[in-house]
Amino acid sequence: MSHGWGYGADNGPDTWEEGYPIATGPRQSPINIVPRDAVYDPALKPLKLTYDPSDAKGILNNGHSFQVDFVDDTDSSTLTGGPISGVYRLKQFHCHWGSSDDQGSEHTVNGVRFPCELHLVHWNTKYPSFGDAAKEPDGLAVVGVFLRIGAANPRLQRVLDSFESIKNKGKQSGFGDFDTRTLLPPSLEYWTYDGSLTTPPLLESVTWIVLKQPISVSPAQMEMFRSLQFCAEGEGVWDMVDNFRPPQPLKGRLLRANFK
Ligand SMILES: NS(=O)(=O)c1c(F)c(F)c(-n2cc(CC3CCCCC3)nn2)c(F)c1F
Ligand SMILES: [Zn+2]
Repeated sequence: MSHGWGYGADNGPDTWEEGYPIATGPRQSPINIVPRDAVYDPALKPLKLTYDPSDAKGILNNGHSFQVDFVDDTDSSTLTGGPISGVYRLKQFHCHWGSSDDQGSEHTVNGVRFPCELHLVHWNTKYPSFGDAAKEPDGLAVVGVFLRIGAANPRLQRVLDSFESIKNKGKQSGFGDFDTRTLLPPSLEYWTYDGSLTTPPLLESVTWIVLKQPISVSPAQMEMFRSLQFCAEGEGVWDMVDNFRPPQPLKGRLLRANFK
């Protein structure tokens, strides 16, 4: 059976180009963010994130990360403003993290890696569905939030507590009534650039919006991320860690900031 893509030695990011030639395309993600190279753009609007807690549906171990899925058949949980035009609906959020606290994020800042990075995935409602939008250059918008080691973050705890029910690939459980806004930092200042999905199919359809201010996570909470498994139940023990793609070449892209 041909092994799918993953983060191991024989199916990790350096092998993805075989199945997904776009891996070496002109607008791949993540990137290393160099703040002094960012252009302040006064035309960039503030981010408007409106999330209805009742839209949270479930939490799934998809074998690459966990993801919390949302009902997205109305405009009740949306992203507007920022660098995008129109209305983008929240589809899911997930994270990428490391085997130790000195790595794990996908984007880096001046080469600094964070232990974890949260991604809130939204799709442009000018297209009929997420799957359709994912194929369009302006189809998706992902808000990235860095997690840095500090005090335990109580807002994360409900997500972390659900991990015991989704330890292995393919496991899912209900995850209702969750206020995603509580995961965001006080400041919504951001960098933005045109990029891609950071996992196969690596589609170049993402407007990236990376928040400057991290949220906190404790070492003990990071250990709970690392309790998840890449493999299905009964298929061995393979800790879900280092599920991040390293930074990709900027290839002349403009990095903008909505702050000086
Ligand atoms: N790290 S990221 O860039 O924020 C990120 C995302 F933005 C994603 F949308 C996905 N994603 C992948 C699919 C399968 C779809 C299957 C149909 C075609 C489109 C992909 N569902 N969501 C994803 F896995 C991911 F990691
Ligand atoms: Zn991601």
